[in-house]
Amino acid sequence: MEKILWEQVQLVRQQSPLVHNITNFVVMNNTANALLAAGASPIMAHAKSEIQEMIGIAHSVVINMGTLDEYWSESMILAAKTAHSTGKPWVLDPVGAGATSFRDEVLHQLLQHQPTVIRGNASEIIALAKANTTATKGVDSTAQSNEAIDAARSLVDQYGTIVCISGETDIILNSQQEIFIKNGHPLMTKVTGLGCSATALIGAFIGITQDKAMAVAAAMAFIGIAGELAAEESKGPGSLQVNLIDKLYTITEQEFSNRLKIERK
Ligand SMILES: Nc1ncnc2c1ncn2[C@@H]1O[C@H](COP(=O)(O)OP(=O)(O)OP(=O)(O)O)[C@@H](O)[C@H]1O
Ligand SMILES: Cc1ncsc1CCO
Ligand SMILES: [Mg+2]
Repeated sequence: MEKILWEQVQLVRQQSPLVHNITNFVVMNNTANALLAAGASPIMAHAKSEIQEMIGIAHSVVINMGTLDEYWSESMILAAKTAHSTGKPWVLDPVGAGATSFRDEVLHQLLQHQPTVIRGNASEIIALAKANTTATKGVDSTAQSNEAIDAARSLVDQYGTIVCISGETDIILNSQQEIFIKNGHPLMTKVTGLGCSATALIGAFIGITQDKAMAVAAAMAFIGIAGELAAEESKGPGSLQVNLIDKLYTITEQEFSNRLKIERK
């Protein structure tokens, strides 16, 4: 599997997919930089008037509801609808799912347009599957990724989507398989928006790969390994944020295959 995953890292570098992001104010800069470092081409565009044309030229769409508002929620729903109806892959980051009823209502509408992939932390995936089973502590997880597997499976069954639960172990599920990736570093939770960067990278990988589950695995292994390598050279969260972007840019096949910790069931 190592080879297949690394091939996708190379494909992103070679093909530079255009990724249309409707994302939050906090991470807009970091996620654009993560996409550029990976070799992809980001565009952040939120206006309802340009959604359809933009999706027309993009390889994929990222919808991240981190700093949701009334206008953006309409842009997101229009983008989800356009992506689904024109066959463009799209990934949903349900930031803060379960925190408020507004967020849950918008999520409910987004799910009707069948995201290709949903990537969230365990609390968000649990909240998304069943409102109010768990307290989402703002945008950070209060649960472990394995506690969200049943919730993820219900989303897979209901919407035909791939679900990625991120955390110490990243778990990727579809109807046929479960993939576990044990890369990453605990310091990554002290930099805002690394989950959002993971989602943006998923956007790049699903934009150029037919096997979407492998694309998600490649994206998660890529950021996990880059994070691990970066953490070893960082004094704290500030330098980690910068070093991680450098590692996404410089990572080699050898570093990737030496570090990869993956299991498939
Ligand atoms: N405890 C941990 N140990 C090792 N790696 C981790 C740990 N927690 C997170 N990571 C790494 O960080 C990545 C981002 O996942 P995380 O679950 O923290 O996202 P998130 O909560 O959505 O973050 P944000 O909302 O700030 O973007 C994971 O894919 C994993 O590589
Ligand atoms: C801290 C924060 N608040 C809304 S979005 C965001 C970034 C992590 O998703
Ligand atoms: Mg998140």
